[in-house]
Amino acid sequence: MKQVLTIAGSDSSGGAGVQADLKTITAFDVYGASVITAVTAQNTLGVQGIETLSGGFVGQQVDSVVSDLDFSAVKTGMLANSEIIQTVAQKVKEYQLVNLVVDPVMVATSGDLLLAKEAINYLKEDLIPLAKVITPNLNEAKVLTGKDLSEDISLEELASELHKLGAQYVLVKGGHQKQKVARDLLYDGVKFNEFSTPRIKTADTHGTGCTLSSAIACNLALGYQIEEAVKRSKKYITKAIKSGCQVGAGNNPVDHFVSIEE
Ligand SMILES: Nc1ncnc2c1ncn2[C@@H]1O[C@H](COP(=O)(O)OP(=O)(O)O)[C@@H](O)[C@H]1O
Ligand SMILES: Cc1ncc(COP(=O)(O)OP(=O)(O)O)c(N)n1
Repeated sequence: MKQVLTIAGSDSSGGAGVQADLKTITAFDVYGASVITAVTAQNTLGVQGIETLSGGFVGQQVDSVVSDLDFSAVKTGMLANSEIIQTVAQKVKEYQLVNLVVDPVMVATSGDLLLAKEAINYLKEDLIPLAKVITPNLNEAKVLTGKDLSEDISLEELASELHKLGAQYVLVKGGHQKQKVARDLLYDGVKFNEFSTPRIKTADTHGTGCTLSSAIACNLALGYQIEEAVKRSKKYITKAIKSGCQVGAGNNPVDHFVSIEE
């Protein structure tokens, strides 16, 4: 059985973070292990509190699992601060972890901050250059490229600028664009590859980014090339959003256990 590691924060409501990652990994019939960076008190309405673990303890968790299990891909989500980013980058290099998918989580859909502002440069300089693929949403892409959030800028331009940070591939997600299609753009430094689906009319998109990045990690672990890995993952997230999980009073999560087949 292929094994995937998620390094991310806990979402007590179970829709995003480590919980979404492990559900997704299970849906792909891959074995999932988790290193927790922070624990959030969170529900479908927002984030009510955050307790962050020390960089040292995050590193100890990585040591424990990597010395025993055998990961074909690793995904990072909420890393909370620069100390944790530096630890994770150092461990990725020390253990030569492959197929690193970096989801540069900064803000929850509810607007709550999940990454200290001072940590953004560490993400850019220490972790992103080690990534096989980074998966920023529109706002994260703008922050990473120093753009104003109100600036009207194409996914192509953002992807080109982001690629200079050193990741092998950049996938800019257009999920938050106000268009009729949910368009994501993959860039390898030479060509653009577009993944578009009709936009589903729903506010129930809690955890979509975590779910998509975990699905990509699984598909890379299963041996798919990046284009096919993104295609399969996009198909999965679209079905998961369509199906949805009506569990809370706010932005509900997706249904992780939809079939991954056609
Ligand atoms: N309403 C929607 N309809 C269809 N696909 C969506 C919708 N919202 C998001 N997506 C897709 O979900 C995936 C995650 O994107 P996004 O929600 O932008 O990430 P994040 O959770 O990091 O903000 C992307 O493939 C995006 O296109
Ligand atoms: C613990 C934790 N990690 C990440 C997120 C953000 O999840 P994401 O899939 O990027 O998007 P939303 O859930 O905010 O739509 C989170 N909320 N909690």
